[in-house]
Amino acid sequence: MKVLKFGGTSVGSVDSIKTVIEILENNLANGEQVAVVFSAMGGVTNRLIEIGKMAAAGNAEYIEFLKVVEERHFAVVRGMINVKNQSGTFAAVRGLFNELGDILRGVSWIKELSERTLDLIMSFGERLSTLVITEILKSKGISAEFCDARNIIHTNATYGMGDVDFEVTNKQILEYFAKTNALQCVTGFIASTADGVTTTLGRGGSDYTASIIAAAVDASVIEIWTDVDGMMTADPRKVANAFTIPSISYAEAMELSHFGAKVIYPPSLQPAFAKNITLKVLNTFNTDFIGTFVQKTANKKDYAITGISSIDEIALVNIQGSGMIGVAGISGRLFTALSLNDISVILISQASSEHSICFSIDPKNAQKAREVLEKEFSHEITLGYIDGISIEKSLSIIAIVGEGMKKSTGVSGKLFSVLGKNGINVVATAQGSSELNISVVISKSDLSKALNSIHGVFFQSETRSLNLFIVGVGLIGGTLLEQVKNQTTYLREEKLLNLNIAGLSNTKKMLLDPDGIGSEQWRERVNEEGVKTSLPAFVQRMIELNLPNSVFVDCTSDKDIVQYYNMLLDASISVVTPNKVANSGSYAEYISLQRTALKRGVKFLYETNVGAGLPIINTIQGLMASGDKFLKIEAILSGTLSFIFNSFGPGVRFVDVVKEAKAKGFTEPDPRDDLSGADVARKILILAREVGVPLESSDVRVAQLLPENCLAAATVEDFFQELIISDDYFAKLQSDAEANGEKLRYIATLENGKAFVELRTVDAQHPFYTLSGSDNIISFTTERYKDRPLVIKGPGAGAEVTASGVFADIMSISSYLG
Ligand SMILES: NC(=O)c1ccc[n+]([C@@H]2O[C@H](COP(=O)([O-])OP(=O)(O)OC[C@H]3O[C@@H](n4cnc5c(N)ncnc54)[C@H](O)[C@@H]3O)[C@@H](O)[C@H]2O)c1
Ligand SMILES: N[C@@H](CCO)C(=O)O
Ligand code: NA
Repeated sequence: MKVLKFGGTSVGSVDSIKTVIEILENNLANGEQVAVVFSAMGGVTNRLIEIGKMAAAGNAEYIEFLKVVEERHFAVVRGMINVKNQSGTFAAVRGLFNELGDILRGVSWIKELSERTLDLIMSFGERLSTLVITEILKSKGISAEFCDARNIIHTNATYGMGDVDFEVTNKQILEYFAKTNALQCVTGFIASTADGVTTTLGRGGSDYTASIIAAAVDASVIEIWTDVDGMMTADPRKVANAFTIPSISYAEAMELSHFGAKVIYPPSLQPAFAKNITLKVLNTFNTDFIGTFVQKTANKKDYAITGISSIDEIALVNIQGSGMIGVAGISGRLFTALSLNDISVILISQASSEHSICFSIDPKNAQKAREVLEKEFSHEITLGYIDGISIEKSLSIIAIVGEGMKKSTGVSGKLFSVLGKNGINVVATAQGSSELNISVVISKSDLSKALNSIHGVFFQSETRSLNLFIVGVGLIGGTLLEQVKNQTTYLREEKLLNLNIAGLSNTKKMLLDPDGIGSEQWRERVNEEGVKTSLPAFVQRMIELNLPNSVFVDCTSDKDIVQYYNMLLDASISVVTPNKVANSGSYAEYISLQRTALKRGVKFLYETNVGAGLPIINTIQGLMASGDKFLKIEAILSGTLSFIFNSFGPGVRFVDVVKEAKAKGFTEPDPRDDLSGADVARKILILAREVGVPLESSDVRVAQLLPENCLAAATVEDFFQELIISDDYFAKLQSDAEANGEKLRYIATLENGKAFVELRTVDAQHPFYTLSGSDNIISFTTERYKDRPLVIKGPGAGAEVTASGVFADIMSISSYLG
C-alpha cells in the first residue's frame, strides 16, 4: 500500500484539487492500494480557532466568519461536481456546518472554549475537506471512501496534542485496511480517545496521520504533497539561492526540522522512519519535479553538508563559577530544574574547564529560567561558588547539518572561517559527537548575512558573490562601471564570480539595492529611484544591510569621505580606493586604517593611489613582506606632468597642453593639484609609509615648478588664465633644457628617510629621459635590487588604466574570499 498526503494549499482551491485528482488517478492506475490523507483547506484550521475564540468571547460576528468558510467548501463542490450530482454533497457539507454551528452556539452561551472543545471545532477542517474530495472522486467514478481517522487512531485525552496508543491504533488500522480495496480518503490531524472524544495530533498532524497509517500497514512509500519543491538547503525566504535537496537521510531531516517545518515536520514522521519507509516530498504545483527523497541512508552527496537550519530568536543563559569545577551533579540539578518548569533547552555547551555551562532557550522562557536557577542554586550563589545567572538575548542559532561531515575534516574550519571573514562573531558553539550538526550562536542582526555566506561557501562554492558599494561615478567610477558591465558575463561564467552592485552614489543621488542595481541601467536607476545623497546615510545603510562580502569603493577625491573608512573596515567591509586622501593624511590615520583592516580580517586596497594601475604598491608590499629593505626610491609619479613635459614644445601653448591632459583624464579633478606638485608629494609620502618610513605630509619637501601668480590663482579658470600669462616662463624652461640636450622631469625621491620632489633636467644617459606619453617610472633600489634597481614603467594616469587597477583590487578581494 501507498500512503499519500496532501497539505492545505493542495486542497485549497478548485484548480489545485484538479491536480490532486490527477495525481490520485495516476497512482491508482498501477494497481497498488492507496490511502490518501488530507489536511483542512489552506487557512481553515486557523480560521476555525479564531471563530471558536470569537464565539467564546461572545462576539456574534463569528457567524459571518463561519459562513465564509462554508461558502469556500460550497464553491469547491460547485466547481468540481456537475450540477446534477451536487445536492447530496451539499447536504452532507451543510450537515457538518450545522453540527459545528450548534457547537459554536454552545461555546458562545457558556463563554468557554476548552482545549477539548477546540479540538472538536478544529476537527471539522479535515472532516470537511476530506468529505468534499471524497465526493468529488466518487463523482468521477473513482471508488473512493471517506475514512474518519477518529475511528482508527486513538490517543489519550491530552487535548491539542494527543499521545497515540499505538497498540490499539495499529491493530485498528490493519483491520480497517484489510477489509477494503477502495481508495481510502482519510482525515488528517484528528483522532479520538478510546471512548470517542475527538482529539488532535498537534504540530505536523496530518503528516503524522500518514506516517502512523504507513507504519501500521508497512506501506511501500509515503508521498507528502505540498506547495514547495521539497526540502531545501536553507530557508528560501532567507537565502535566495537555496535549492531542493534531492536525497536526505532521516537523521538529517530531523536535524533540519527547525526550518523545514513548513515543508515537513520530521518528528511527526518518526513512525514511518522506524519502519524504514521511504518518504517523498513532492510539489502539487510542480508535479514534474523530482522533489526530495527521505530515506534511512541518503544517496551520495555533491556537497560536504546537506542543509542549513536556523532559529531566529533565542536567549543564551550562562551559569558559571569556581564551585562548578569538578563537582558532580551541577548540570543534573540545572537541567532537572529547567525540565520541571517545562523549559525546553535548545542547545547546550560546556567547555572542559567545567567553569561554566551555557545553553539556549526560547526567549519567552528567559525570565522564568533565571528565577528557577537562582532558586535552585541560591545556596551556591550566596556562598560565591556560582557567580550568578547571565542571560543574553537577540541571538540566533545557525546549524549546518549533514552526514557527510562525519569523520571528514575541514567542514567546521570552513564554517568558522566564512563567519570570521564576514566579521560575524560566534557567541557559542555546539557539536555533538554524532557529527551531524554544528551549531553556532550569533547575533540576530548577523543572521541573514551568516546564512547567505555559509550557504555560499558550502553550496555555491563555485559561484562567489561580491557586493559593491561605489561612491563617485565620475571619470574613474564611471569607467569602472563600464568595465564591470563588460566583464560581468565572463566573470560569472569563467571565474564563477558574481559582482553585485548593491549601492551607488553620485553627488546628487544615491541608491542602495541589495538585489543589485545592475551594471547596464545604473544611470537611469540612480536618477529615477535614487534619493538625495547623504554619505552618512549611505554608510549607515550599508552597515545595516550587513551583506556578506561587501566592498566599499571610493572613486571620489572627497576629503570627508575618508573619515568613514575606519568605521567601514570595523564593520568588516573592505575598502578599495584610488582616492589618496586617507593615505596621505596623518600618519596616525594611515596606520589606524591598516590596523583596523587587519583586525577585522578585511582588505583596504589602494593600488591606484600611486601610478594608477601599475603594480607599485603591490610590489612594495611583496618586497616588504619578504624582508627586503628599501634604500632609495626615485620616480616620476605624475601622469599629468609626464604628459605635459612630453608634449610641450615650440608652437604649443603650455595651457593647451594642460587642458589636453585634463581632457585625456590624466589630471586630478582639480588640475592645480597636479601642477602644484601636491599630487606627487602625497604619492611619495604614501610610498615612504609603505616602505616603513613614518613621514607626515609636512616632511615632504616640494620644489615648485609653477611661478607665484599661478599658485595664487583662486579658481581653475583663473589658473588657466595665469598659465597663459606665464607661457614664456614655461617655454624658457623647456628651451633651456633642450639646448643642453636634456628633458624636463618632475622627480620624486625618497632616500635616507627624506622625501622631496623637484623639477629636474635629465640627459640622455638618465633612465627617465626616454619616457613618453603619460608614463610613470619608479625605480626601487633595495638590498636585493642594489646593483641594478627594480624599475616599473608605464602609463600612470587615465581612466582605463586607473579603473582597471581599482577593478584588480576588487578582484583580489574575491580571490581572498575563496
Ligand atoms: N584620473 C586618474 O588618472 C586617476 C588616477 C589615479 C587615481 N585617481 C583618483 O581617482 C579619484 C577619482 O578621480 P576622477 O578622475 O574620476 O575624478 P572625477 O571628478 O571625474 O570623479 C569624482 C566623482 O566623485 C563625485 N563625488 C565627489 N564627492 C562625492 C561624494 N561625497 N559623494 C558622491 N560622489 C562624490 C564627483 O561628483 C565626481 O563625479 C580621485 O581621488 C583621483 O585622485 C585618478
Ligand atoms: N592626476 C594623477 C592621476 C594618477 O594618480 C596623475 O596625473 O598622475
Ligand atoms: Na599603482
